[in-house]
Amino acid sequence: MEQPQADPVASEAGAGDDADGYRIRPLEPGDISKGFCDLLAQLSPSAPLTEDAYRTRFAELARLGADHLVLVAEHAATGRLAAAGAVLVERKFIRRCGTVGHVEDVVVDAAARGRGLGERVVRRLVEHARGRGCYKAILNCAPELRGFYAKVGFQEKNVQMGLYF
Ligand SMILES: CC(=O)SCCNC(=O)CCNC(=O)[C@H](O)C(C)(C)COP(=O)(O)OP(=O)(O)OC[C@H]1O[C@@H](n2cnc3c(N)ncnc32)[C@H](O)[C@@H]1OP(=O)(O)O
Repeated sequence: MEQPQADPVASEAGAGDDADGYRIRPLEPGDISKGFCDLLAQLSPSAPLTEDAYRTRFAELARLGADHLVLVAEHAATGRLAAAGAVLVERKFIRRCGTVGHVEDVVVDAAARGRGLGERVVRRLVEHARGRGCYKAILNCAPELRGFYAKVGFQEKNVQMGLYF
């Protein structure tokens, strides 16, 4: 009988960890109904995504395979998502065609903060970047989050520049 194939992204991301009743796993197509938009709204207020828009973007990102990973933390008891974060693997020419992990959009639901969930998600994203051979992981954050990211080993380097359209 044919065996189900392991999802390489899920296994690299260490899906299945359920310490504290939260399971950190890759984003799934059905997560729009588990509070994913509510989480994103805590990062940047915006109109909720339609299901079509979510599924279209999900499919686009899925085509990038392990070069774009969105992790979520699902609360086992309620099935709701309590945290999310993403890492994008950039393929460079410099550094002998090296790769860099960009950590983005880390958020923990306001009701679940202060329990180590944010740190666990960021550690998983960093592990994923390391596992993809990245020589560094980088991110932009507000000055007051220096201490949070320092817990995972990030150090302040350079300045962030932005040009918004
Ligand atoms: C790259 C980006 O995405 S930047 C955007 C980051 N996201 C946001 O700002 C959205 C709103 N904020 C949040 O979602 C959350 O507050 C987060 C993600 C910043 C932190 O998530 P939490 O789950 O509450 O953090 P967690 O409990 O894992 O904290 C881990 C450690 O960092 C510390 N920490 C948490 N927040 C901060 C902070 N703002 N400053 C200093 N230390 C902090 C905690 O005290 C804890 O330390 P301890 O182990 O010594 O007790």
